[in-house]
Amino acid sequence: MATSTVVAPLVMRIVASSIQIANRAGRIIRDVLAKGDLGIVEKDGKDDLQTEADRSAQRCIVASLEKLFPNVTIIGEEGACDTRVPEDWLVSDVNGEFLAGNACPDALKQVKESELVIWVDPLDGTSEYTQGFLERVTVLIGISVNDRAVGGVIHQPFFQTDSGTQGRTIWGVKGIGAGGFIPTRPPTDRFIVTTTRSHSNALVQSALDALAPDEVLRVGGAGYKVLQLLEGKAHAYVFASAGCKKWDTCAPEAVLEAQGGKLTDILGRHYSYGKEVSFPNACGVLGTASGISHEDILAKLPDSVKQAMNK
Ligand SMILES: Nc1ncnc2c1ncn2[C@@H]1O[C@H](COP(=O)(O)O)[C@@H](O)[C@H]1OP(=O)(O)O
Ligand SMILES: [Mg+2]
Ligand SMILES: [Mg+2]
Ligand SMILES: [Mg+2]
Repeated sequence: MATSTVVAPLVMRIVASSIQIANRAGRIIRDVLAKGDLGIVEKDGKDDLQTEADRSAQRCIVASLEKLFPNVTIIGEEGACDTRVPEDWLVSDVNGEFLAGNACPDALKQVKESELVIWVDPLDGTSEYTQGFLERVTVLIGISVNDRAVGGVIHQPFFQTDSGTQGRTIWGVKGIGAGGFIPTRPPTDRFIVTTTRSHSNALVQSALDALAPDEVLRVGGAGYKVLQLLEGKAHAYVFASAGCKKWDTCAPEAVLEAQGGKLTDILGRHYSYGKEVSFPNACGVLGTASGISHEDILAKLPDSVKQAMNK
């Protein structure tokens, strides 16, 4: 394993480390819940919470990544944090299975640290976490190269595996594909849209009305909604509102697009993930599963919604 670490290109090493780091952060998130004191703080009102798990998971992730990749820009949702962490929060190993099983695409072989930004959402679905919708909680580590989301991991700390343990990690790299789950196409006889549970408004609803889905899955978390697309539970993720930020969509976009889907704003434009971008995804989110026409869904969204979201 040590040999492959030395020779693997930077992007591959970051993904291989991020798989291990996200697993460790997931354990911290479970431990905070088990202890029972969530330490909830309102960052910007009741719709924007932070818990001890958000804070500790971010410290674990940022401290580990900074030590391994000191010259890479890392931007975490919870802002500047104390990276003097307990020794057992510092993750230094890599996922050998990922490195051994996947070759770096040519387009990513020469990527330099200065071209890269890592976007960290230590706990996506904080509202779900505090209310007990635990399966919807994810840890998101997204990698952008020259502004574009190219790779990432989505870790689900509370996923129940067949062997009875908790947690799974899904990864994706553009040019390789995605792993850690069984890719599934959504049904062909009905149209299912997934959207926010806790951040809805009139514009979100008018976008949904225009698409006239057979079913709407209102579930929290950007990571979890993209999992619905990856696993064939929904055809599209539609959120015609601001509120999500770059750390919410970088990893999900990369994983979804690595598997053949697409994630853009509500006008069909990719977000930029360079180090200078503003954090809010002001123009909403439209994600489509592999095999579903993004353009067809875009065409069905009303001009009034697109104009309102065109900031
Ligand atoms: N108004 C908002 N304020 C803060 N975060 C938001 C807001 N809307 C969405 N988010 C973030 O985007 C994720 C997906 O949104 P939704 O569940 O509404 O679809 C949320 O879990 C939350 O991430 P986080 O939990 O990491 O703060
Ligand atoms: Mg948050
Ligand atoms: Mg989030
Ligand atoms: Mg978060």
